[in-house]
Amino acid sequence: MNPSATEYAIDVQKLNKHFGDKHVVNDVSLQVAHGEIFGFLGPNGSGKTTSIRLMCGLLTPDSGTGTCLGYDIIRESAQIKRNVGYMTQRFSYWDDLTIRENLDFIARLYDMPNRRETVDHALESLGLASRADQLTGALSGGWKQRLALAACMLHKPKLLLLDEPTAGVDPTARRDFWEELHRLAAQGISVLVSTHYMDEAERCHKLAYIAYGKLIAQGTAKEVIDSQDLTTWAIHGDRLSELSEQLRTMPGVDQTVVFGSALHASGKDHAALEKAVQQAAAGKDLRIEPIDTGLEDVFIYMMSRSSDNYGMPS
Ligand SMILES: Nc1ncnc2c1ncn2[C@@H]1O[C@H](COP(=O)(O)OP(=O)(O)OP(=O)(O)O)[C@@H](O)[C@H]1O
Repeated sequence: MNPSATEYAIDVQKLNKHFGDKHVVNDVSLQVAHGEIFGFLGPNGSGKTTSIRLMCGLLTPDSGTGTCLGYDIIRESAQIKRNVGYMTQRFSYWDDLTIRENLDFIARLYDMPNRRETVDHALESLGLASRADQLTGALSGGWKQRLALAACMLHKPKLLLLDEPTAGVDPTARRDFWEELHRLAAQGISVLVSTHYMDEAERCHKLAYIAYGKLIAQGTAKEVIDSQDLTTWAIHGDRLSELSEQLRTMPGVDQTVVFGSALHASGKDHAALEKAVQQAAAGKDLRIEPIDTGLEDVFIYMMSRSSDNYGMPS
């Protein structure tokens, strides 16, 4: 199939994967448009890595269909592997080679023509040129992750699959990394990225939330927030954890979470929630205000409502 003729960079329907009796990926369908940054979120062990591996042909689904860059995920996995950039969770380059040597090695693996120019260009475009001769083992987490991105971009893929690329990386390096992702997306490169960071989720064009193998919500951040139809109140003052305990027992309060100096109380029954918050705050030195429900409120809500179906017959 001609990849440029397809509407989506990734288009998969009803993917399923079991490991033993664990239903690790459960009827997952999703589409990633060209030039889109698509965030993949969910608790540890929810099936993000497995889904990514199914989409790029590294694992075969038990059932389901789909294409990645226009190639069939079951029959054309070799073409997919050649055309996507996949950054795994673990940094997998050689510590005792320099940055240039690591990139040169990858270029050899892909049997690339003009290796020297390709590596020079990668070093330049990701700001690695000044460190080209530094040993990889001596690099900070942020620089290692930049090298990993350069390596998976070397063969000029049209799609990047990034599995928690910024885990353990400091905020400045994470910001730089995301600026780079947006530059790539502006050039038409699609990105599917898994993350546990809320600020990163907010930088994605679209999101999907997966728990226990099931996609619970997907869309823009606003669509994901709206899908849960939660109202949220913020409560400021002292002894918030005590108040949180009290609120949780009251009708209309589906969730309480402390965020820094504020307690967020959320619920689906808007009137009952307001009544509960006002009752709980009455006569106390507290400030209460309705606020926009945030992505984090919604993710915590979805996670607490999703049930563990692993090990259950399906
Ligand atoms: N090869 C395998 N054999 C057996 N079980 C596996 C295998 N790979 C993954 N699993 C199990 O499948 C489930 C989903 O794992 P997966 O790595 O896809 O989740 P994840 O969402 O990427 O997690 P994390 O956020 O921790 O990286 C987990 O319970 C994991 O232990």
